[in-house]
Amino acid sequence: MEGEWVWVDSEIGVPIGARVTVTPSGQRLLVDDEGKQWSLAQEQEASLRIMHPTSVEGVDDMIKLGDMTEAGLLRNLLLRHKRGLIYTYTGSVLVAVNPYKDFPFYSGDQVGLYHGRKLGELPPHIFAIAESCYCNMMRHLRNQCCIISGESGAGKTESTKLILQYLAAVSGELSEQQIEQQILESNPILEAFGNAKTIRNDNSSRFGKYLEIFFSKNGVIEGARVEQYLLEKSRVCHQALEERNYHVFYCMLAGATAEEKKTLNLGDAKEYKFLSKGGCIQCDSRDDAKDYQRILSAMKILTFSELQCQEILKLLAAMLHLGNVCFQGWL
Ligand SMILES: Nc1ncnc2c1ncn2[C@@H]1O[C@H](COP(=O)(O)OP(=O)(O)OP(=O)(O)O)[C@@H](O)[C@H]1O
Repeated sequence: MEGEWVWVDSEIGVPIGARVTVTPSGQRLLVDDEGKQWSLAQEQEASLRIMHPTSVEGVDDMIKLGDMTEAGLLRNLLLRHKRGLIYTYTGSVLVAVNPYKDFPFYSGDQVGLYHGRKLGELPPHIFAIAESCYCNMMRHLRNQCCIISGESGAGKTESTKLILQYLAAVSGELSEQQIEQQILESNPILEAFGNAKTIRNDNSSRFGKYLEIFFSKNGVIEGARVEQYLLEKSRVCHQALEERNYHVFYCMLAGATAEEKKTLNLGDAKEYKFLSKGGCIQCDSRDDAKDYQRILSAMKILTFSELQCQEILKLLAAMLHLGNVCFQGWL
């Protein structure tokens, strides 16, 4: 019937949603979710499946879906994403679809909104997951574990930072300590030395990270431990086309003062073989000079001494110089 929603087989291997419309001349058409029009042959009609009302409108928890199929799950995420709703529950699991743009979802007000509320009470949100972990830990006095998984560029690093931001804010309400700030400031340093531009993600983590946060019995953060594993070491001397070495090299060369660079005998990034194998020095979405200042200030907050910072810069410079060493064979 006109206006009815159906599932129609598509070229992508998964059925997609489509709506039945009737033209002024009386011809029946299907308009699919991508806006494509299909004229409806009679033999095709039998293969159409009526869409469950939950899939027509979309649901905030996918266990409520009547059409519990791959197509049903995908269409639900698509519908919500189009409305700017990037988070959806599947029971107690949160599915996040990367919006690739900034949404005003993560302010202090949002932290206040989700604090003390049960999972499912408010619209799906990463803060609700963090709150659920925090609340279960406080109530049962047991360790909690939050697993964030997804393909490269899916948003794992950002989600981890948001969970940390939430826990730091909630803990910060109860204490005067600086530890929360220090935990948050460890990120710019870890990312500088362990993240790089790849063809899939301008800020791809090239290492695995197991982060532990320790709380006191009254819910205040007391410390944290990061265990890193499987850093992609080969990137230091070789990068695939359109990829970069670790951010810190480009940041140092863009942000260090002329005097600092003179002391370390450094020039521009394009002069170093280790930085130019991928044929990509600039990354449009990043500001290397600004990031350099951010790294230095994070190091200060994490109480690196001036001498330690200097030594780190020397090591980085030494790697770049070594990369430019050429060997000549003697016959
Ligand atoms: N919640 C979000 N809001 C806005 N932008 C986001 C969000 N999550 C991710 N992004 C954008 O997507 C980019 C890639 O995300 P992120 O680095 O977190 O992916 P990842 O899953 O950690 O990838 P990799 O496995 O390569 O490290 C981010 O740099 C950011 O621009």
